[in-house]
Amino acid sequence: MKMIDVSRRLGPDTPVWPGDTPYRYQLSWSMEETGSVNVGQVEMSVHTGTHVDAPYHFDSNGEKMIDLPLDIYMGKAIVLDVSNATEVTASLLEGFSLDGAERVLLKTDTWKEGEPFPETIPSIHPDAASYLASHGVRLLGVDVPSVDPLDSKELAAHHALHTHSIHILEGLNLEGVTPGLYELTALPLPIVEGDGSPVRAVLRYYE
Ligand SMILES: N[C@@H](CC(=O)c1ccccc1NC=O)C(=O)O
Ligand SMILES: [Zn+2]
Ligand SMILES: [Zn+2]
Repeated sequence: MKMIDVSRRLGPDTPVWPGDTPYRYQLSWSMEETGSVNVGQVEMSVHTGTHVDAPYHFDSNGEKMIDLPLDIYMGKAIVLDVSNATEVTASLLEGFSLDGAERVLLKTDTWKEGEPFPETIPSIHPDAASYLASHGVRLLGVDVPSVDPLDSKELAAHHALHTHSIHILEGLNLEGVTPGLYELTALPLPIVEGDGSPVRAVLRYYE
């Protein structure tokens, strides 16, 4: 089985949502200080890089990271090329076969690793949520920082996806990934209070 890492790197240059906590790693103790080990600490927004949203992110009564079943984040996924779209609607998605995949990953190719935080992104029209749900989809992944326009306050796509029990994976790095069927693993951390979590996302496939 072959494996593709579709995660973004976490480092001092990782772009974050404007005004949000920058990513920072530092040593709490160094080898010199302890005589035995380096011990690091991380400070970051959970919406940095490749991450999942918990419903609590956009609904104060919503489930937190610890409440979410892990099987959503593992299993058959289809990568769709939507690189021509400024908005992903139900009618656009009708043009694709989902091949029974419960996970759909949208490749917009608009935000490459190493580029700064985008100014604008293609977004998901709320009508895509009911369309995907009617095809049995439980997870929607995107290669941009949000499923809604960056200036959206109502977060219509986040809410529509949640209404249809579709979980959200954001900030994938799908550069160079050929559209098609894969086995996705993108497990979040069991952050008890979490409104989201960074993930290590990989796609596996047979040649
Ligand atoms: N919805 C975005 C994040 C988001 O909206 C956000 C993230 C950090 C700081 C502020 C944010 N939104 C503010 O209106 C996401 O899910 O990653
Ligand atoms: Zn997020
Ligand atoms: Zn989000």
